Amino acid sequence: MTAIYGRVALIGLGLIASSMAHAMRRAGLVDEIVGYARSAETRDIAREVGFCDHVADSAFDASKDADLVVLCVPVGAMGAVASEIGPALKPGATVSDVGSVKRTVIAEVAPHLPQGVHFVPAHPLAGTEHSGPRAGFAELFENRYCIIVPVADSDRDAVARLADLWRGMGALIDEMEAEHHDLVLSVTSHTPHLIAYTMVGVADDLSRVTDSEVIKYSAAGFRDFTRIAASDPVMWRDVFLNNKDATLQILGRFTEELFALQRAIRRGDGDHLQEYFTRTRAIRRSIIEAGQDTDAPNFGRAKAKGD
Ligand SMILES: NC(=O)C1=CN([C@@H]2O[C@H](COP(=O)(O)OP(=O)(O)OC[C@H]3O[C@@H](n4cnc5c(N)ncnc54)[C@H](O)[C@@H]3O)[C@@H](O)[C@H]2O)C=CC1
Ligand SMILES: O=C(O)C(=O)Cc1ccc(O)cc1
Repeated sequence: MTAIYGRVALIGLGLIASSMAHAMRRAGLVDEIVGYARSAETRDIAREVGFCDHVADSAFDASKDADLVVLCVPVGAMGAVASEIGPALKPGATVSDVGSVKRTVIAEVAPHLPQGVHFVPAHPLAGTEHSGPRAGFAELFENRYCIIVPVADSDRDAVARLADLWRGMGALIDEMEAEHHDLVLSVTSHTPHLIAYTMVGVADDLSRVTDSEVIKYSAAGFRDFTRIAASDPVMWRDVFLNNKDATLQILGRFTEELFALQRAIRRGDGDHLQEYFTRTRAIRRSIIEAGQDTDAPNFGRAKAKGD
């Protein structure tokens, strides 16, 4: 296969960047990978693990002569990184990102990119609770959506080329507008993370009452919450600070529903509870039927057939 890009620069060398590097290399999608991370320790680990051809000592140096630069830092750091790499970018280069929020990232990155550089924001809907340069693996994006969020003047060839790169890493591609993306992701990812953080916080708060029984007897539901609540604190702080409107909107709806369930429990309204849980079970089933359950053995097949 001929490479889709010559030199690719990855700025921020954590879970997503290292997974991209492993996946791009495995499929021969690019000629050369240059990396940069802010901390010297992370750069040393990246050199040791060896997923980049070269680890630079500044974001500016990493981005010089790159055909594609992908910003893989926490959402709150995207603007500062863009201002540093802007002057290094060559005409015709593409800048993309993998941030979990799109509206503020676009607003903060776009002003720093010179004329003639293409900006194609993207968001792979794949991750784990692990972070850092040792956490990456080539299969992370397989059969997972990558949402491309073109800006008003995104060059269509640049969009198509970036989509080809993500397809090469195994991802399914969709396009969305930034505002819509942020609302959808608030429902499917951001607010659920906040709820998991809260539930684990409640358990911690009660730990003096329950002693260590929460850990000892933790059942599957609580374990799922603890996995999610182990996700990187800086990344998730930035997600909520940057997707404020959608998060507050969805939290408002969540609180209303929770109060309704609370009232049903207080009143002994079993019908309400049963109807509610029947409706939510149907949602789970429709996710599995659509081939979007990554735990299911047939994950991704329904979609792949339609491609
Ligand atoms: N972890 C996940 O499940 C997913 C994360 N994302 C997004 O991908 C981005 C990266 O996330 P992860 O790889 O999980 O994070 P991570 O914590 O594993 O890695 C972040 C990297 O960025 C570096 N960094 C932080 N600030 C920096 C700065 N100012 N300049 C240069 N490097 C800096 C850190 O040293 C680290 O190497 C975030 O924007 C996140 O919202 C997107 C999809 C899934
Ligand atoms: O691990 C999980 O449960 C996830 O939800 C992964 C994830 C985290 C953040 C994203 O922006 C996209 C995907």
